[in-house]
Formats: sequence, C-alpha cells, structure tokens
Amino acid sequence: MQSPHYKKILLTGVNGQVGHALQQALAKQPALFGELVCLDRNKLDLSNPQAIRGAVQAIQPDLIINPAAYTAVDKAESEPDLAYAINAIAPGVLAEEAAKLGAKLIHFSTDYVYAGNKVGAYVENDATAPLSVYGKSKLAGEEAIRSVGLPSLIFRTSWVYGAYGKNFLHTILRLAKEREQLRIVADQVGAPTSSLCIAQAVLQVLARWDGERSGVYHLVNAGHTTWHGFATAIVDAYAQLQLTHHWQPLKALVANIEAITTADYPTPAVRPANSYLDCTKLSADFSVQLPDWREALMAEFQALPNQ
Ligand SMILES: NC(=O)C1=CN([C@@H]2O[C@H](COP(=O)(O)OP(=O)(O)OC[C@H]3O[C@@H](n4cnc5c(N)ncnc54)[C@H](OP(=O)(O)O)[C@@H]3O)[C@@H](O)[C@H]2O)C=CC1
Ligand SMILES: Cc1cn([C@H]2C[C@H](O)[C@@H](COP(=O)(O)OP(=O)(O)O[C@H]3O[C@@H](C)C(=O)[C@@H](O)[C@H]3O)O2)c(=O)[nH]c1=O
Ligand SMILES: [Mg+2]
Repeated sequence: MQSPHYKKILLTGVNGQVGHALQQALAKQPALFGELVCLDRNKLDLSNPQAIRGAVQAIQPDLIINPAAYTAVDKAESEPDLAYAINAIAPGVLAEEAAKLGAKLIHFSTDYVYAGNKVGAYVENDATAPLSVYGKSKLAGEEAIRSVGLPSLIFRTSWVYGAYGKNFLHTILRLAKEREQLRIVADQVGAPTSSLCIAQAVLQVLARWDGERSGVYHLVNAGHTTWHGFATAIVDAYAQLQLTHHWQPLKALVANIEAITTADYPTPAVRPANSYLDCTKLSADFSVQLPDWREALMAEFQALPNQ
C-alpha cells in the first residue's frame, strides 16, 4: 500500500463550514492522509496561545490545517481584540509550533483583504488594503505565518456557503420563506464558493504539494456575480427543485428580489465593491480548477436536508 502523504493531520474548526467539509473529505481517504486529529472550540480555544502550544506539542502533527476563524464580519467591528486573537495571533502561534516540529501548515484567508476598487479580477500579488476589522485581522494572520517562514499555503477564498453550516444560502432561504420581498445589494461583486468544492480542491493540492512552494493562492469557484445575483440563483434553484423534493414553497419569487445599493443597506463593516479573485496561480502550480459557481450551487442543493 502507498504510504500516506501525512502521518498525522491536526484539523481545527471542524464545526465550521470548511472544517466540516475537510473532515468528511479527509476521513474518506485514510490511506492517503493518515491519522486525523480534529479539534473543535471545546477541545482547543484558539484565543488562548498557551493552549495552542500545548495541543500542538501533545499531538505532534506533521501537517496542521487551520480553517477555524472569527468570521462574524459586522460583529468584529466591536470585538477587534477577539477577532485579532483568533485570526491574527492564533495562526502565528500555530505556525511557530508547526515550524518547531518540522510540520507544514495550511491556512485560509479571505477576499476581504482587498479594498475592492480594482477593475477586473484580483491576482495574488495585488496590493491588499482591507476595509474592515475582519479583513485586517485576516491579513495580519497571513503576515504572522509569512514571518515564521515555514512550508505553508494560504488559500484566499470568498463568499463561502454550503448545505452545512451558517451562511448566505441558508439566510436567503430563511428570508424567502418569511417574506414576499427581499432587498439585496447588487453593487458588490465576488465569487460564491462552495465548502464542498474548497475541501475537494484542498485535497487535490495536498496530494501534489511537496512543501517547496509556499505562499498565497486564490481558491474560489469560477465565474462571478453580485450578492443580488447569488440570492436570485438560490431562490431560482429552490423553485426548480421544490416540487420534486416536496419542499415547502417560498413566499418570495425571483421577481420580488429587489436589487439595491450598498448605501441602501448600511452595515457596521465596510465590504469591498469588487473582490472577484483570479485563480490562475492555483491552476498553474497545482493543476487544480474549481467548477463554475452555478454548477457548485446545484451540487450543494443536492446535499440540503428536507426543507
Ligand atoms: N465564511 C466565509 O464566507 C468565508 C470564510 N473565509 C475563511 O475561510 C475559513 C473557513 O471559514 P468557514 O468555515 O466559513 O467559517 P465558519 O464560521 O463556518 O467556521 C469557523 C469555525 O471556527 C471556530 N472558532 C471560532 N472561534 C474559535 C475559537 N476561539 N477557538 C476555536 N475555534 C473557534 C468556530 O467554532 P464554533 O463552531 O464553536 O463557533 C467555527 O467552527 C476561515 O479562515 C475564514 O476566514 C474566507 C472567505 C469567505
Ligand atoms: C441578509 C442580507 C444581506 N445583504 C447584503 C449584506 C452584504 O453586503 C451581503 C452579504 O451578507 P453577509 O453578511 O452574509 O456577508 P458577509 O458576512 O460579509 O460575508 C463574508 O463573510 C466573510 C467571513 C468573508 O470572508 C467574505 O468572503 C464574505 O463571505 O449581502 C443584503 O443586501 N440584504 C439582505 O437581506
Ligand atoms: Mg457573515
């Protein structure tokens, strides 16, 4: 039998969208990825650096995958210390402890590290200029990992959703069941990215990564839209599947999803107007390509529980 690429993987954030999808995907391939140690918030509080050091030293992984994060974008504006502890300090501590063991690190970051005023898609070496506490804390996490200098990959993804977890897909379905009219911003552009697609792509990269290449990679579903376009596609997909699946009908019709501007929908955190990410580097270095976001949305719909 082929020996596994990694003997022991430490995976954080397993109750989150990406952590859950990675746990499921890794568990299906023990011959390739070896032993998997999953930590949730109860087993390891990432706001406690000493606890992180203790856990890594006790587990002795040869790969750490860290999808755990503080992801409440608006709340982060009033909880910057907690957002920084989890998004900036913890990744640095994980990187230091991994480096001591000669282990590698996989980490996740966000499109919200960009200011969003570029015309066209962002590439990895475009200037970062986050507009929110969340975006700033995630950028600080990237920088903390870079300064340790271990073999590491940082995947910047965007607009993550899926059948599992708390996300825009579930928010829109809930609102569309409650109300006839939705109002959704149509002047913020990005790529909705399925957590199942992220997990699949990360596993493909892991099987091909020898640790020589380190750095930032964009990793998002192909194509782009606005939040309004995404909400419309969600309601449209639901309407298509509703009859055959015997799901409860929605109150909101596609025609009743109003396109509004960011100014019409004030929020504590400022979000980028354009954060559509170009994934050419991922495809060139690892031959990994994610499907179009509309195709991915249909696959996540197939995984939805009864509605
Ligand atoms: N969600 C999105 O739209 C996007 C996410 N990303 C990035 O992708 C990665 C994965 O995000 P995603 O899976 O969607 O995030 P989720 O919010 O779904 O999951 C985050 C996980 O982190 C855990 N966590 C939070 N605080 C702590 C803590 N103090 N100690 C231990 N665990 C903690 C949460 O635990 P609990 O379940 O207990 O709350 C949760 O399970 C993150 O790095 C995120 O920044 C990038 C772009 C878009
Ligand atoms: C619910 C709702 C949202 N919106 C807008 C607000 C916002 O601009 C946009 C999306 O709202 P959300 O709060 O779900 O999105 P937000 O929490 O900003 O999502 C972000 O999360 C972090 C973790 C990331 O890293 C980003 O890539 C991105 O996915 O839709 C409406 O216009 N109408 C509505 O009814
Ligand atoms: Mg949110």
